[in-house]
Amino acid sequence: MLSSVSRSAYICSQCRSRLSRNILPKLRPIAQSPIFRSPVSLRRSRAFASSAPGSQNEDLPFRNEEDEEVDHMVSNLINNTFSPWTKIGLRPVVADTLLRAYPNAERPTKVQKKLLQALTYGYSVAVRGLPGTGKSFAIAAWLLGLERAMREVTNDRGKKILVPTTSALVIVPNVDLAVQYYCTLLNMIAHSDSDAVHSSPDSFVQLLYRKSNEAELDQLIKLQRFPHPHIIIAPPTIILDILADKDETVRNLLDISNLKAIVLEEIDAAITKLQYFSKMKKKAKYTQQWENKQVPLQILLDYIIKRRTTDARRAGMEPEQPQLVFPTATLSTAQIKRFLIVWHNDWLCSSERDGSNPRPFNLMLPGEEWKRRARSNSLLAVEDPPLSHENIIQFVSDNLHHHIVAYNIRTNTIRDAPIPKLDTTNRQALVEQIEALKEVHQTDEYLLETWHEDAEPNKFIGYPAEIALDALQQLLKHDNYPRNVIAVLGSEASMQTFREMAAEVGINCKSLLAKKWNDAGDSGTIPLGRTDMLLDRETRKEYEAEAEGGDKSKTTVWISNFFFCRGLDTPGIRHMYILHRMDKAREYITYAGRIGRWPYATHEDEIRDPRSLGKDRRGTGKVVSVILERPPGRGGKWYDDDIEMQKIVLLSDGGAVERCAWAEEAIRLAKIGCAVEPYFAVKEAWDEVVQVEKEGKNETSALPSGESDELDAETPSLEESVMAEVETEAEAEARRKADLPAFLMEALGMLDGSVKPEGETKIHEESAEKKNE
Ligand SMILES: Nc1ncnc2c1ncn2[C@@H]1O[C@H](COP(=O)(O)OP(=O)(O)OP(=O)(O)O)[C@@H](O)[C@H]1O
Repeated sequence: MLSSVSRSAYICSQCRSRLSRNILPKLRPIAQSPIFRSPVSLRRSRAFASSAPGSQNEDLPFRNEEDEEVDHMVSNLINNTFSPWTKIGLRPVVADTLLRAYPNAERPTKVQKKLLQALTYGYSVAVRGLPGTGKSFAIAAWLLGLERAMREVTNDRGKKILVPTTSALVIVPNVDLAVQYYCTLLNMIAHSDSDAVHSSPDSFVQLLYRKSNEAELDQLIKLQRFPHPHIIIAPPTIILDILADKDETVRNLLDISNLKAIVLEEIDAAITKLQYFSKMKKKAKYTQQWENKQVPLQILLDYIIKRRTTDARRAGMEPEQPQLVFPTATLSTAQIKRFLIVWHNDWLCSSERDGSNPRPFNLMLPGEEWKRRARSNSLLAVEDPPLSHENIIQFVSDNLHHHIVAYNIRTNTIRDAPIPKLDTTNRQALVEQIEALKEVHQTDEYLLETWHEDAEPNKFIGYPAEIALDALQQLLKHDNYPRNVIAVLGSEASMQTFREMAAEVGINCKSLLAKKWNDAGDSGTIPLGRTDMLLDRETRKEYEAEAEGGDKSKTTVWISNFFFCRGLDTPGIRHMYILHRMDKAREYITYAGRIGRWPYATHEDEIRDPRSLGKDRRGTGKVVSVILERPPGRGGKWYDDDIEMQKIVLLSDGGAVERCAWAEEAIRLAKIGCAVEPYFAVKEAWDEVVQVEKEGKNETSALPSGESDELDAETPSLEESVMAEVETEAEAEARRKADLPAFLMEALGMLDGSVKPEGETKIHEESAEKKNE
């Protein structure tokens, strides 16, 4: 109550006249200082309240300019003083609504501060922040306050009039993330103090996704009843379905020509798929099938941009650039820019058509110069924490523990994997350690016999369900049956088979879907998308008690895979078991980002929050990666007859191949700042394991030579190579100065290492150049 009073900008008429007589002249110079000036777009915008059906704005009584100035100034002063959200650009009405809907989100996180300022000033933004730091949340709030787009229509009397239309499209990679986004927005709308807004949420936001015919029909009917809502959230496929419909009335249900903003959530999903296509293309036998294969997101964006350009030219105008927003937890912002330059230069009609990195946003309050230059076709980079060349940046929260265990497929036992201890803070030190490892193993080649490109299908299928289940049972027992656990399987593994087999041994498995999670009922889980509730003391106590676990019958194992779990905000879960083999650090970031979630993802930020009273309140999380191994000799039931299995099971003979494989696992985590800790062993015993590993240095055996000098066994991708080509002078200089082998810098800095497949790179460079012209 008190807080809402302190935020109110209401002034009685007596005070108003006193203000304009005595105080206004003194306030004018202060109010004109940049800190109190709200962005132009902010003052102009009328989306949230005024475009609501039944909005009464035109009926407001006439007020003189001085009155307006007093109102504006006082509300600015109050809001800038009291609400940290308005200070960084949210419209006061949205900031108030946000706080009513999410009372614990009192203070924006670091990345939210930078992101909202950049967006409010009209820039397109590539934003990379630690998982769970509220990127999507901030974007959702910004979209609500975005000025409503208008389109011209001819009314019954043949007159041209402007009517509100769709202003923003949020493209998400999977349905669950769409549902989560939608719920966040609905929750904010439900807390609006405008009756017009919360009584008609469908006029503001609608969710579209592929489902049964009836469900899709319902979505279309809603779209017809509440045409062109302010925001549409959808995976790209359903939008393409509608736009490609034979029936014009269906096609017209969407208006993509007047969009002011397009949010591409988890663009990394699309880029990862592109890399996969390119990988398949390189394999001779697949070439035809994968030639010119594109992901739906590319097709959709290409179409939107072309259609807007054609429409604008037809009307004799220059096409307007919508603000593009690329939130990601795993790609660097430079990679996003490279993706745009190489593949989709027309998405962002930038005047900066060189290969330079996006301009960093430094959180300085923008002055006149910023405003003048603010344009949606400039891509700003928001990086938190910023990437640096000296130190290794941690890509996941620092309240997580990382473990790698080896599951012996013959004895069905699990042990701590004997991985080398690597430096996870200093880039130079890590590179030196890797170099030393290479020397020890006498190889430049970290692509291993045990895990190479031919094993690709197995990566997707994952481990046999029996093995994955047995490993899961052992991990659950060791962790004392936590209340909620996420277990990820290979992306093509049958979740249903796994669930059924788990039920037979008394383990309750559910698919990690937004709907099921939120229906969890008596398992006491916090609704998806409500990490902010963890900050509430009572909720937190409850959640901590639950996390203790101890009762197998109360444990729920939420099963998912890389595709489905990305972007999901799964508060209250602290255990993640990875039951398939990974080949990208990016996968690891996505997985680790689902657990131990807290908006202030670093120790430093958490203790800085006044509510922490100098303590770190975050619960710790645990990520366990399971790798299959077998002793020399016959492999046993799971091995001998299965050629695919033979490709993914590590031979634990203590030889160089095995040691390289463990080193590779350690490097994948070290380069994203994660140190591996023992899972079973106590610290001292663990150090002994490490010592044994060091002593094994002398037993070297040569590995088969290969063409790649890749260090971390990540298969090179063509796009990454091309993107890596487009680099600034400054970047190149930094590399030279660092005096390190280029491939190492690549492996460490880019998350996904890459080497250049000669001829092909050139072709793509040429086509990129042509596009640039
Ligand atoms: N400033 C804040 N204070 C408290 N809670 C917040 C704040 N901002 C967001 N949250 C909550 O944090 C959770 C995570 O937000 P969100 O999903 O937007 O993070 P994200 O950075 O997009 O995560 P990911 O990278 O995993 O997609 C949400 O439950 C949201 O309600």
